[in-house]
Amino acid sequence: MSSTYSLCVLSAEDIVWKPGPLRSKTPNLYVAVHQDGHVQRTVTIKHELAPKWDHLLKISYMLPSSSKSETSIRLFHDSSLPGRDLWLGVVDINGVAWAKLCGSEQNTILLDFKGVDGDSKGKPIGKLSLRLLRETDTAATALEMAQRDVAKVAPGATSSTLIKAPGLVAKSASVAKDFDPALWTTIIAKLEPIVELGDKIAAIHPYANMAWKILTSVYQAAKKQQATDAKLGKLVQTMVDIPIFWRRKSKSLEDKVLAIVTQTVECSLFIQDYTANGFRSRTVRNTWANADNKIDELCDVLLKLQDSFDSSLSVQGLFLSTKVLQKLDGLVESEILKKLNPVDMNATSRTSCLLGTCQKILDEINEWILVPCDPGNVLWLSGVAGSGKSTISTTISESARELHRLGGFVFFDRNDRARSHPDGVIRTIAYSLAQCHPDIASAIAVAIQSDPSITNAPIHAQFKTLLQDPLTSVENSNSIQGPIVLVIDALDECGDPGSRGLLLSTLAAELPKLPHFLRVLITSRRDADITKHFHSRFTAKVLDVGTQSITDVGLFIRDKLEKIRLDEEDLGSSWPGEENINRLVDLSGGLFIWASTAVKFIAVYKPQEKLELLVTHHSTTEDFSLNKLYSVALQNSGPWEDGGFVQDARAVLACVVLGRTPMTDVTMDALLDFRSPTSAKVLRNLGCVVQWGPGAQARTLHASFSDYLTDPTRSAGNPWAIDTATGHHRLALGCLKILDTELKFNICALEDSHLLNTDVHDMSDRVATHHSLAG
Ligand SMILES: Nc1ncnc2c1ncn2[C@@H]1O[C@H](COP(=O)(O)OP(=O)(O)OP(=O)(O)O)[C@@H](O)[C@H]1O
Repeated sequence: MSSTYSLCVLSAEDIVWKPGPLRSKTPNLYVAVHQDGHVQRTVTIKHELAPKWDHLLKISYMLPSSSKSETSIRLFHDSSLPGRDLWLGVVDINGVAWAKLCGSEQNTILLDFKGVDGDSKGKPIGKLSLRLLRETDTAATALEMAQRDVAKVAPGATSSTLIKAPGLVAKSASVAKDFDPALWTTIIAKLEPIVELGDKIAAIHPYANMAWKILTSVYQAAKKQQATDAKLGKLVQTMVDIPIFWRRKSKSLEDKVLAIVTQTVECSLFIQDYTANGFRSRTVRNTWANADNKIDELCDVLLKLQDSFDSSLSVQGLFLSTKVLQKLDGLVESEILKKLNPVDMNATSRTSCLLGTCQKILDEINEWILVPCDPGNVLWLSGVAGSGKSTISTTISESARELHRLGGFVFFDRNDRARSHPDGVIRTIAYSLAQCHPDIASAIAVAIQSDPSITNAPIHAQFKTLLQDPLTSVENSNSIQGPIVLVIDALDECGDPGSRGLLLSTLAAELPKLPHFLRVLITSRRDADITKHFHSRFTAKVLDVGTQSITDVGLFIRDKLEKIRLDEEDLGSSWPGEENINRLVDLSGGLFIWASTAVKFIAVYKPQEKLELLVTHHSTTEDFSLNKLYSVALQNSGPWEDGGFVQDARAVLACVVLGRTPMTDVTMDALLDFRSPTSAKVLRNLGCVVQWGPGAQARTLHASFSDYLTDPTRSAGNPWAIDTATGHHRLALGCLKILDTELKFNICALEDSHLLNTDVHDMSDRVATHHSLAG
């Protein structure tokens, strides 16, 4: 049977360190713990041969039920150069060492780091001090560490201030009544050490970090205004009493932590809104007549959440929103709202940022959303292809969803042009926003009822009637406390410059007029038409590919290669080797899509051979751009010296990148007049660039692959280059041929013309394909 533990990396001692030409006098040490494909690391302690980390790891440790589960704790020198850290030693914790650790539970044990390089290989190069903790002791230890951290930054702070950290003030309803104005000064004093905490809170939980950011801004505002308010006191005190310095360890504890920090963020937003209104004017404050009740409810939920820690109480569904004041008035509205005919946005297969990557930009965006000092309500994140914009937008929308603040996540996909047409954008946004708040739903429903033709009106009219007017009316009635987050991802994949002009000009001119509670994040490449419309209108951030992204891509490559090593029996424990990792990181140039394609290429078949192909067949000076990587990947995906294969593969690739809707291999065979399973045979070898499985629709894994195949300046001269005009022509001919031979009674290439449409499982796919292939 397995149990859950946490691992506390305490310190190291007696580290053997030889200064040299490339090595500083003393090392900057950190430890990375690899387990089952996950990597966690401590901070770097500079210039110490006996560093103390006191680092409680965030990942869960299951006692291995099979001997396959291995943990490896690696000691690194932090060189400060991206991807150039020096791997010094390792402690491998296998079954025996786990047993030893568990036997000494709660006690500190010492293990030897073994050297990994040169003369020291396999020899002891220092000692690592560890402690294994049961889940129940984890929180106490985390708390103790947080207290110590705070004590460092705020020597006079008492432990109760620290334990009750991210919150602020007063004790209960009775305290609220007797609130002493002087208490506000006490609140400010209590907040000071918390405000100093910064990074420490970020390390505990990303949402704790958000709560901290919001409270810091409230604190600064409060300090400036010296405002006093009894109402606030009670909520703040309750928040103070809830310890959120609990680590995520087991699934159930994780749920509880998430519930508490989520509710804490919600309370912080309430306080932010409340104080902002309070500071603004007394008249506005009168509209806060229900605030007392809301504060009581918020306190109640927080206390219930706290109780759940000490009991087996489930916290599922225990969340009190400060914005939802009434239940959605059911069917009537939703029937009306269906007239918006929104495009289906299915984010199931989208990936979020690997933990620890893109932290700075994620923090900046979250802060922009949650602590709005920027008068603008639109943030445009741009960057080159494959720099990670879509992954960031998915991460932001996911955290907004978890915080019950997601107003909509709208994204476009060049693979699916029919679903990425500019015409559906405003209707889809309106529908998403209506789903998130009943008052918005009501306001939009009223707009549709009073003008049913609006859903087919020109874009600027749709914007005004379906978004601007309803959102403004909701803002005026004060029923929403912001922020509500709307994410629009990959706008460059929405239509083309010819078809999206009106949408861009409408968004540029009208989005800033929407109420401030709506925070809009737009991501796109820097296409000329988008840049022209957005660059001076919105707050802009450019996702750089440079030093920081090289470090992030390094984490990503390590993580993925470790997963490959665990999946492949014959790769030794030292695979892929530090040098190879560094080489891949160098070659990637900090571009995520390069790294992601490379690791897929390595994973598909014979990883060691593929790795060698990438790292040794190209000199360090040679440019190894994304184009080159795609060409190496394709070169290895089939017998390109065979003319027959070239013809088949080109035709299949044309179907993948030029078809208006994604097609299955069966559809491709029918369209191209191939004997089955020709298309499947070609697709089977394209796993690192095309997402496909037998009978499933094939899509490029990334838009940059379509660009590469169809851009003559990038792939010309290669047998797989696609001439767009010829490709469309071929698809059109395929369509015509099918129509010619089968149209009489069977437009969709059905095997049996007596079948009912409902009996054909892929009918919509066939119809879409046969109608729109040549578009
Ligand atoms: N922080 C990250 N963690 C893990 N994987 C990432 C991260 N960022 C990007 N990736 C991976 O890198 C690839 C490219 O990223 P993404 O699609 O987000 O780039 P993009 O900037 O949106 O590109 P484009 O402009 O071409 O759409 C994806 O396969 C994604 O899974």
